[in-house]
Amino acid sequence: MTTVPEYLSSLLAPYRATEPPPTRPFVTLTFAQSLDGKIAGAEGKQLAISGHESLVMTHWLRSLHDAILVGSGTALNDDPQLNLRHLPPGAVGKPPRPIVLDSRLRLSPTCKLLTNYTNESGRGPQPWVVAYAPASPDAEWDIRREVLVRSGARVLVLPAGESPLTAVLTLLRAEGVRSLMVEGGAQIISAFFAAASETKCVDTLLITTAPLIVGAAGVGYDVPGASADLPRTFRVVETRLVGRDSVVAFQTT
Ligand SMILES: NC(=O)C1=CN([C@@H]2O[C@H](COP(=O)(O)OP(=O)(O)OC[C@H]3O[C@@H](n4cnc5c(N)ncnc54)[C@H](O)[C@@H]3O)[C@@H](O)[C@H]2O)C=CC1
Ligand SMILES: Nc1nc(O)c(N)c(N[C@@H]2O[C@H](COP(=O)(O)O)[C@@H](O)[C@H]2O)n1
Repeated sequence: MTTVPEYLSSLLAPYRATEPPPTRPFVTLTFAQSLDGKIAGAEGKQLAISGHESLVMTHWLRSLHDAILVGSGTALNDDPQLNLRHLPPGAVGKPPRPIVLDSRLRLSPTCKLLTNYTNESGRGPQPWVVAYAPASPDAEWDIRREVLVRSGARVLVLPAGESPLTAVLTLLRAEGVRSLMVEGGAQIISAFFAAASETKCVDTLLITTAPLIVGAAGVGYDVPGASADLPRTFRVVETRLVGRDSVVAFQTT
C-alpha cells in the first residue's frame, strides 16, 4: 500500500479540513504499550513494542501531521529519527518537523535528529527545540543553546520555569504548526493526559497495544483520575487489529 490507510485519513479528516484554534495546533497523542501498560523496559530501555504493521501505521500517522513532538527524556534515551523510513517503497508522505521539548537544553548536538538534518542532501524539516529560559543569567545554558543552533537546531525559548503545555502549544501554533503528533515519552504522555482532562487540548488519542508483558520494572505513564476522567474527555471512535497489535483511537468529547 503506497497511500495513507483509509481509516487513518478518515480519523483525522475533521481536523485536516478545518482551521485549528488560534491558541494551539490540532493534537494527536499516540504511543505503543504492552498489555500491562508499559511503554519501555526497566530503566527506560527502548523496546520494539509495535509489530511491523502497526509501526508502518505510526509512520503513516506521522505523515499526516505538520510536526512531531517528543520530550528530551526520549530524545536522550532513544536517539529517535522521527522520520517516515518505515513507509513502503514508492509511498509519498510529507515528513513532519521534529520538535523536542527540552526544558533544560539537554539535547545532544550529535543526536540523529540533527545529524540527519545536516547530513542529508534532500533535507527534511529543521528540528526545533523548545526550552525554558534559565531563571537567572546562565553562561553554560547560553553555550548549550549556541552549540545546538550551530548543529542545525532552531531553539525556541519560553519564559523561565516549567511553562504549562498550553503555553508550548500556543507558541507552536504561533509558529505555524497546524497539527502536532505527540509520541512520548512517559512524562510527556502523563502531562498531555493531565492537560487534556483540564483543557481538552488533545483531539485524538491513538494507543497501540502489543501482545507483550513487560513486567513491573517497565516504564508506565499516569492518567490523572483515569476511571472517572477518561470517558469524560474522550470517546472511542475506532478499534482495529493492525497485524498482531490492537489499535484503539479516541477523540475528544
Ligand atoms: N512506546 C512508546 O510509544 C514510547 C516510549 N518512549 C519511552 O519513554 C521513555 C522516556 O520517557 P521520559 O524519561 O519520561 O521522558 P520524556 O520523553 O517524557 O521527556 C521528559 C522531559 O520533557 C521535558 N518537558 C518539558 N515540559 C514538560 C512538561 N510540561 N511535562 C513533562 N515534561 C516536560 C522535560 O525536560 C522532561 O525532563 C523512554 O524509555 C522511551 O523509550 C518514548 C516515546 C514513545
Ligand atoms: N509506535 C512505536 N512503537 C514502538 O515499539 C516504539 N518503541 C515507539 N517509540 C517511539 O518512536 C521513537 C523512535 O522513532 P524512530 O524509529 O527513531 O523514528 C521513539 O523515540 C519513541 O518516540 N513507537
